[in-house]
Amino acid sequence: MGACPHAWQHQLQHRGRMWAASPAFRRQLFLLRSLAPTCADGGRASSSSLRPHAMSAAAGPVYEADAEAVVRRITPPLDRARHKGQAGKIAIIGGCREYTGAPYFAAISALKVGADLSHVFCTKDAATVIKSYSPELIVHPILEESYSVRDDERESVSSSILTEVIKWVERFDCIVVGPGLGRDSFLMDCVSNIMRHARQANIPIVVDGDGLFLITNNIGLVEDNSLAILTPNVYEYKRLVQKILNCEVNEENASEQLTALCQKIGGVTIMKKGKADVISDGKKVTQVSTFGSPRRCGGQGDILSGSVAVFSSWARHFLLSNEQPKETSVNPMVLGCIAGSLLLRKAAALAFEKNKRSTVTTDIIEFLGQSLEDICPAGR
Ligand SMILES: NC(=O)C1=CN([C@@H]2O[C@H](COP(=O)(O)OP(=O)(O)OC[C@H]3O[C@@H](n4cnc5c(N)ncnc54)[C@H](O)[C@@H]3O)[C@@H](O)[C@H]2O)[C@@H](O)CC1
Ligand SMILES: Nc1ncnc2c1ncn2[C@@H]1O[C@H](COP(=O)(O)OP(=O)(O)OP(=O)(O)O)[C@@H](O)[C@H]1O
Ligand SMILES: [Mg+2]
Repeated sequence: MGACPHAWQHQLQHRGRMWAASPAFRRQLFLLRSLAPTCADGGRASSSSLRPHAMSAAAGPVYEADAEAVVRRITPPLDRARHKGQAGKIAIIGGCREYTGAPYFAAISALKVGADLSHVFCTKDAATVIKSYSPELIVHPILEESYSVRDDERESVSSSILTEVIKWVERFDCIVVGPGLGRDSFLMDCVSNIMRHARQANIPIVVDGDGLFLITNNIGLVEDNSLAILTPNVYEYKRLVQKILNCEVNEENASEQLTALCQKIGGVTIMKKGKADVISDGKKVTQVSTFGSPRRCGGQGDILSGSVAVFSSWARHFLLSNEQPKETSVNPMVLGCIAGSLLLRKAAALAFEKNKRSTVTTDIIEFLGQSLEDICPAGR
């Protein structure tokens, strides 16, 4: 994306100013901020088990996002004057001996959505495998697991890993930590250092999969970080709630509990995945419930994390490039989650239409392009 002024950026700014001044903009903000509630929580009051947190939570209804409008707004136009990198540079931190699919799915999805460059930082064992899936990805075989490092080498290996990653981190518009990362203790320590560095450098971060395992036990890594997005599945969410709120998941008061979790961690945006993807930054709760596919094959969450990384970068860029009306407080991280969720669901629906029961994650990835094109044609 970059900060340098370019024709593309001017066009975007001009388009944004026109847009910000238009009644349609105000209408869409309204759609984002106050669409008719779906009352997923039935409008019930907070539960007694959650009371200490719920008291501070903005308990309220869940709003269905106008997700197509969000995708159309934040997706940058394709412009001949753009140079490589301006549509986004994304990095995935993940990939170990067991898991090579997850980082690949996340990284290739980022490219298919429209990022210009997609990097993967993984262990040496995983690197050759990931490279062989696709020549499009830039793969860095720099992480190490405990089994390959002697005890007396740990400190030096850890610091050389950090030094290597630091060379790159500041170039990225967003990093995704966790798809296929594994849970090796040495690897977790190294990734914690990378996360701390990324935070100091103000790089947005999407935390998914084993990254969520890491932060659940080290919540300081994301505490009060408004540039952090957590994308837990049902089990990851359960572990977060148990650890952070010290209680069980309460579906009856799901929106209050999600709000309370965001507030307790502070600043972060959480997208709780499931039948509907429910998103909160501790202020409002929005959901995307467009039907995707009945297939629950593994890897769909990885597509989502790569896509959210791109869309949140685009949303951030869009909001930074355009003067927003004073009353506006749209969170780009929330917009990124809304857009990523819709795109995945649309692609999953198209893939299922074609492949039915045999639908797998690579089939869904094939339809990311068409799904975006249907909402936001490249030639517009
Ligand atoms: N092809 C690949 O390489 C894939 C790798 N993946 C990676 O696999 C790693 C582990 O992710 P998982 O989502 O499998 O996470 P978990 O290891 O937490 O869960 C594994 C499975 O165990 C079950 N489970 C977990 N907690 C449970 C609970 N409390 N109660 C009942 N059942 C429970 C669920 O069926 C869950 O899907 C991550 O790094 C992830 O990114 C996945 O993304 C899927 C695809
Ligand atoms: N019950 C459901 N009904 C409809 N869609 C769902 C359902 N559960 C999940 N999804 C969709 O699948 C996406 C991935 O969610 P899921 O819970 O499978 O993530 P995950 O377990 O992290 O996936 P992964 O296997 O990649 O780790 C969600 O964004 C959502 O769109
Ligand atoms: Mg997952």
